[in-house]
Amino acid sequence: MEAASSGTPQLIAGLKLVQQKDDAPLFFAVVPIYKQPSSTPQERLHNLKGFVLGVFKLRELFDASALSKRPLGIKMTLIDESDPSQQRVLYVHESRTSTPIVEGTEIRQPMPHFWGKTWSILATPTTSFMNHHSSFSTWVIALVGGGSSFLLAFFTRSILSRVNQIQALNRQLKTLAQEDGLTGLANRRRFDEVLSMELSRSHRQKTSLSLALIDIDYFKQYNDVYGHMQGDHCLQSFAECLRKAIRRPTDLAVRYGGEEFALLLPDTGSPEGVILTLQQLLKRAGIPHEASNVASFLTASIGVVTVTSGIASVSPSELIEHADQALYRAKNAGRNTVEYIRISHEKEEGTRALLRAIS
Ligand SMILES: Nc1nc2c(ncn2[C@@H]2O[C@H](COP(=O)(O)OP(=O)(O)OP(=O)(O)O)[C@@H](O)[C@H]2O)c(=O)[nH]1
Repeated sequence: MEAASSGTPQLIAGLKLVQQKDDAPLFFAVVPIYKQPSSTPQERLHNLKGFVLGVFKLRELFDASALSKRPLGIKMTLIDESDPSQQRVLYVHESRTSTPIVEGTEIRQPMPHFWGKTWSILATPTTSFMNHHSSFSTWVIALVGGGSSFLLAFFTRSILSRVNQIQALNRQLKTLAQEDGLTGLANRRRFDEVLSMELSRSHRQKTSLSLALIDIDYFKQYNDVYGHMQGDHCLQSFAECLRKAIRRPTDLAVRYGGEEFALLLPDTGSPEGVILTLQQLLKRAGIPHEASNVASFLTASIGVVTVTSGIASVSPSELIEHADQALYRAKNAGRNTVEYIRISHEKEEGTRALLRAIS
């Protein structure tokens, strides 16, 4: 829990697992993972997603470190001093030379404070070390400095790379869960999420919001004439036009279902420009549709609803319902048509403009 509320990884040192075969001391690194960046303890606890647990053998760390590259003739004892009342020996690294250690010459060198731990290394030279080196203390400072950097780099690299892997996988899963497989546009689930977020924001900040529901005209006939596979390609090209029509990073292009799409345009009180661009893009794409009754190329009917700034309360489902009504009218008006509805101060002003589309 300390790791979760502080946001700092924690080390639990000197443990042994029940199933462990040797007696090498282990330590656990507990790294908290959050759903989103959180700055206060309350936020962290609220956004906690879980923990990544790393288990390490101190012996393996020492064996791989610069502290152990060649037998130096120094015995090193790793001590946990995080709790001053209860110092603990975590690991003893023997000198690996046959000569005896020189009693009373040990030096205690603190390691950098990290992840809530205060560790130090107690170094004791052997006679062979003393015979070959003049300054023991200089060696110890250099060794512990180098060894500590290695240990820290090892922790950071191995644990954080595991955290990064998990976060990358989570991001991928999240993207997959929010994306339409055929077109790569946002799917309905993402749309629902963003719509309710943007609607609340528009209420709060008194900004406008527009939603367009877009339905391809005579798509059943398209499939009948060109085949289902070509129908899929057609949906992908259509999605590309939607992608190009939007301009702001906050705009969202959605595959709403089947041959129905949506554009969510936050902070947009006049969506006419985007809609006109979409129609021009469709015309330029010129996807042949010989079975269409309104044009020789693929067209769409569009229903747009705009809530103007200052609107008090329209629910997501009400907004969709309005856009659906507008779309229904556009279809009824002969297709390849846009119908607009504006809602301001909780009333439909009835300012509907029927725009005959460019064909
Ligand atoms: N190729 C393909 N077709 C799809 C997909 N999803 C839905 N459809 C087809 O889209 C067609 C939609 O038909 P309708 O709802 O009658 O709409 P429409 O033919 O466009 O008629 P109007 O909207 O009234 O102009 C159906 O034939 C569906 O099979 C898809 O992922 N791929």
